[in-house]
Amino acid sequence: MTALKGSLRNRFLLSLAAVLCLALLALVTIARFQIMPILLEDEEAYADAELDRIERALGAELNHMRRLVEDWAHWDDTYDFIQGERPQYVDSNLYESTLETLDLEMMIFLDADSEPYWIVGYDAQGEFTSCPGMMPPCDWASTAVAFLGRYTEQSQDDTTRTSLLAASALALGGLSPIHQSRQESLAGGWLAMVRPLSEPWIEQLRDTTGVELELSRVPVQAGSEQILERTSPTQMTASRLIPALPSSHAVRIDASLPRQRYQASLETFRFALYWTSGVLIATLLIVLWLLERMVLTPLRQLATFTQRLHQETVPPAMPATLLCRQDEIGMLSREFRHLLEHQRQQSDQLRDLTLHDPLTGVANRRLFDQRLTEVLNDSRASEHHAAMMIDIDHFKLYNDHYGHQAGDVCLVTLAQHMEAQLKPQGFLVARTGGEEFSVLLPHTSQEDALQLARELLEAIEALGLDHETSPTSRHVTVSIGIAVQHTNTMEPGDIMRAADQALYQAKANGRNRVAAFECTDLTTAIEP
Ligand SMILES: Nc1nc2c(ncn2[C@@H]2O[C@H](COP(=O)(O)OP(=O)(O)OP(=O)(O)O)[C@@H](O)[C@H]2O)c(=O)[nH]1
Repeated sequence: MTALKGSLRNRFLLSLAAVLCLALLALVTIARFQIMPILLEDEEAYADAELDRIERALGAELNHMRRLVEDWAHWDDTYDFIQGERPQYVDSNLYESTLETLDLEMMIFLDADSEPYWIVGYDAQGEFTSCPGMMPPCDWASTAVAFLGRYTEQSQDDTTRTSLLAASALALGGLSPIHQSRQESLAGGWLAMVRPLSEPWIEQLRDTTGVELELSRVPVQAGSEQILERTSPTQMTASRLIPALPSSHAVRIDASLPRQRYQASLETFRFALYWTSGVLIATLLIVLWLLERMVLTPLRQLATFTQRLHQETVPPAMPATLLCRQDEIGMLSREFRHLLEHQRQQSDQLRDLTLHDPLTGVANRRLFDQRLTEVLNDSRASEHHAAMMIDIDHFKLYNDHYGHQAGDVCLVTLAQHMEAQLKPQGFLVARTGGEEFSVLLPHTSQEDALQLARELLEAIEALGLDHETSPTSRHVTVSIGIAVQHTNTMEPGDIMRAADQALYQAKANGRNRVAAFECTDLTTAIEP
């Protein structure tokens, strides 16, 4: 996990993966709670429309039944027949092929008192029977006759009625009052026709509607008028109850409907989802590639550069590809380079401060000791190195007389003068004490050192810096102690102690003079 977080690329990858998952989750959530309900609602509307169509087809059949029963009931021969004036009506009209042609199961003629006048139809065994009233072999119609009798008695108006019948079997029923067409008269009786909803009839209804449907008789229960059951991803069954007679039962339409609209919509949605996901992933990959190219690679270059700064002794140059960029990384690289240069300058200045005397600007004791150690360590046995220790004579008196500030000026003047005289020859002048200076003279013999010291004494006195209170001279003078390295085993401390001793001797001998420390511990004081 730390390795994953340690890389900006991995973190970005993880973030992108999280964004992708969130986007996909959002898409799935939208699909589940927004799109799917709309699709299912649309499917319900489709099932509703199909059931409406089937119901309209049944209505058309009932209309057809209405016209049929009205035709017969308003036929004068029928009126005459029911009045008992046309007995030949039975032989000429009510035979078996009439029922077959009209696709009827029974025809019942009732007189004005709703008593059965003539019954034609098929009994339970499918035998054709035709009887004047309710008598064997037409007693199979007793239930229907009793129902019709009650129905006509309760009926207030004498209009034609049609209805779905859900008695023992399903059927279409039509009942019309028998009228004489020539004149206004009261109904002479009633004609009832029943058409069975046989399998061939239902098959025809399937052809008409184009829907795979079933009709069945069910008892009426509250709250279940229409049901939609999705039986499989491709099929569903829509059911609806249609009121029928008797009212205790209803006709149920079960329509098996394809879910192709739903499937097509779902397919379209999936297609859109896949494409959206694909485009999303492709976009994220392109973003990642651009990020890698535009940000991560240059950042890695910058990181490698900073690592090399720590590891390598010679600081490497900032890659030119980073410096020439015009974007924020280029700006950052340039700023970083400026910062490095500034830091380098500051550390140079700091090093300079730690190695130089702030008042006079010449080297301080630390730099002098470093150089002295380097020179002695690098020297071979045959080589000689010398050191001078210079101390201003009666400087306390100078300060007391001219003031401390003037003393500072005097120190600066002497230091600059000594450096001007000795530095060009490769010698190092350092301020190693308050009014004490040291000079490192590499590869210098005692004679040459003495010669240089003498020249320095003369030059300082020749400067003519007034020192009225000095018991030695009217001008500022110095005393110089010289020591020379005799063996390569001599330590830096030894040579400076020797120079100090020589200086002490020069002071003791009267100041404004040079003294050299011999290896035999004999100090030679040389008069100026
Ligand atoms: N103006 C000034 N005076 C300094 C500085 N450092 C040391 N001194 C003075 O240098 C003087 C050194 O005095 P002493 O050690 O007694 O030596 P001297 O008076 O030079 O006598 P001799 O060395 O024996 O000739 C002291 O008065 C210090 O205050 C400095 O940075 N500026």
